[in-house]
Amino acid sequence: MTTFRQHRWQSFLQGYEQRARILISCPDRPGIVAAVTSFLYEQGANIVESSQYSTDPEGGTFFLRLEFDCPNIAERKEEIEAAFAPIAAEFQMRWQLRLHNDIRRIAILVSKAEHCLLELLWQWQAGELIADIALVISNHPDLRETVESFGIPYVHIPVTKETKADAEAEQIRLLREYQIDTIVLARYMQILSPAFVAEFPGRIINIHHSFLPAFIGARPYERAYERGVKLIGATSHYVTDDLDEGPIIEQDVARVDHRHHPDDLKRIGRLIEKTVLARALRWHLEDRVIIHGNKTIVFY
Ligand SMILES: Nc1nc2c(c(=O)[nH]1)N[C@@H](CN(C=O)c1ccc(C(=O)N[C@@H](CCC(=O)O)C(=O)O)cc1)CN2
Repeated sequence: MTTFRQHRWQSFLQGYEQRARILISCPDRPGIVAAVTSFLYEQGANIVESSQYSTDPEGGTFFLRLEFDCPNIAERKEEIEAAFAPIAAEFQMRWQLRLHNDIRRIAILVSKAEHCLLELLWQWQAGELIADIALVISNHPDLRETVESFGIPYVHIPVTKETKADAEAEQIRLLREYQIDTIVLARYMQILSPAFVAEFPGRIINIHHSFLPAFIGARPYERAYERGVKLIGATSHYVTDDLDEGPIIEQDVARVDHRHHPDDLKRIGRLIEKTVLARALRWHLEDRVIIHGNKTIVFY
């Protein structure tokens, strides 16, 4: 099992032993912020970052993210969660409290394209991506040497139309065995079954190589070229049963013109894809993303 690369994240972890964040969504009404901030104050906490949004103050949904320092939070987490539960119940909150130093275990699924995978591995190697990349699974053998050079397990599980169900069962078994929290599809070119998606609700992040909702599905760059677009882009979204239509986390674009052929679009697009995926994963790992219906609130 991969161990955490504490030495690379020392600057991230050191001095943040008392840091935590709480993410809340609930029906909007007066008093929510007062109730939560008073509770944290009574626990001895000091709020260092606060973000909130309401879809509609009159009966909409309220979203709140508070990051705070609290003495002995690691030892007191369960006690504090239990003490907060009655407040959460009163306001019908959906909420999660997470320690800053709670490093998430992620798995990356890839096919043959390496640019998004490499960006995540480089950022992880540099201590900029604060996650434990515990496992890479691919339906092709091509990237084994690259991944294993980072000291990360690589599992090749071929996928065909005939073997897809068995292949997914093995993928899920491995993801459970490695206690994976978040799955990243780094240009993984297989459509996940509803059964797979249901195993990891809100925890599968994809990078689609177009500025959605344009060019959903396969071969977006070729289709963009045929359409004569002047912008191409990439979109990172949570994976749902509806192909490339899950809640969007992050997007970006670049200008193109008549001189660019499909290979040029792919070259320009690769830089956008890897940047957008890395940003989306960072927001997710920092608990800055709340899914609301088929959209997201992202507290940058
Ligand atoms: N359930 C979901 N699965 C996946 C999603 C999603 O949104 N929901 N996103 C895709 C990624 N993707 C585009 O970004 C994509 C991947 C694959 C295909 C496709 O047509 N695949 C074929 C097989 C292709 C091959 O064998 O090379 C297929 O699965 O039949 C379209 C879009 C990842 N999965």
